[in-house]
Amino acid sequence: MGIVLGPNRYGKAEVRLVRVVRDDATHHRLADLTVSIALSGDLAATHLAGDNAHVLPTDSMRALVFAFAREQPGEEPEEFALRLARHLTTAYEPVHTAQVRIHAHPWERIAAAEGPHPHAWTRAAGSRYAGAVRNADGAEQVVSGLDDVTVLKSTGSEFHGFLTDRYTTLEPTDDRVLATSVSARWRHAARPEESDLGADWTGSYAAARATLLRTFADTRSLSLQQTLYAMGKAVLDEQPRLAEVRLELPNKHHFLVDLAPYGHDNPGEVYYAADRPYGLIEGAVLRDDAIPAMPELPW
Ligand SMILES: O=c1[nH]c(=O)c2[nH]c(=O)[nH]c2[nH]1
Repeated sequence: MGIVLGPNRYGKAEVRLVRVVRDDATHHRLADLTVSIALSGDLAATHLAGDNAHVLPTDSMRALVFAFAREQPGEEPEEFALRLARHLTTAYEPVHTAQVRIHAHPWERIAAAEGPHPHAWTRAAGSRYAGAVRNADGAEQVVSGLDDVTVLKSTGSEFHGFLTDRYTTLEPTDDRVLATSVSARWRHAARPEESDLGADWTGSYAAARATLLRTFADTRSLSLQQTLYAMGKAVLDEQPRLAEVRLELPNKHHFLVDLAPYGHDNPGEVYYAADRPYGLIEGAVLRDDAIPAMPELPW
């Protein structure tokens, strides 16, 4: 019986990087990224004895992110994550696994008199996600996604037939407001022969985002759980190279306010938008013949 070191990893979290791609003196493009790196490997000595010979300083990882950003302007976040992960697992012998997470924050061009402004921006809601893992044997996987895309349907949602007990006061409804803030992840390369991760990342991202939103809108919802499955399945139906979709859907409750004490009816017009608590519906939808996800894949 004794005490041993368990699983561990370390890295630089949330490197904030803004890249201005200058098409010419006035027409620019922006990439605003938050990049996180986590390494695992032969790190017992630093934990057990403070021997740092195998420890690449997290400060060097920060520098690496900025230096790599200079090399490939306009690069997609998935490519950037893969390039960092490949470098980290080939250049430093003690590193066995590298995980890279990137959140890309959208900026939209301000509407100017002559059209979209060439170099003035407003920060938009939601963010795009890209994550990559690579190990020293060369195995690698990529996950893409989006966060905090808030959607609402003002009809087309029901919730009834649920389990009841003596604590149940929720009224069944056949017409409610359904709102959620979508966080989604999709894993690339469903089969081993598709492991050439040279995809059209941005095309796949735009298609998945559109499919998720369209399915939310078009599905007559009997529960947010049913909507979750429909959203994930629609993305997999449209993109055969994706293996799995994971969704997190907080139920942003809208409660009809009882206006009777004030002498008013309320035919589905005035709602209280509750902040918390909220229902949290989470689930994965996957192909039954997909290769498994690497355990270290940064979802
Ligand atoms: O779509 C829903 N799923 C639930 O599990 C649930 N629970 C609840 O109170 N409201 C809802 N709505």
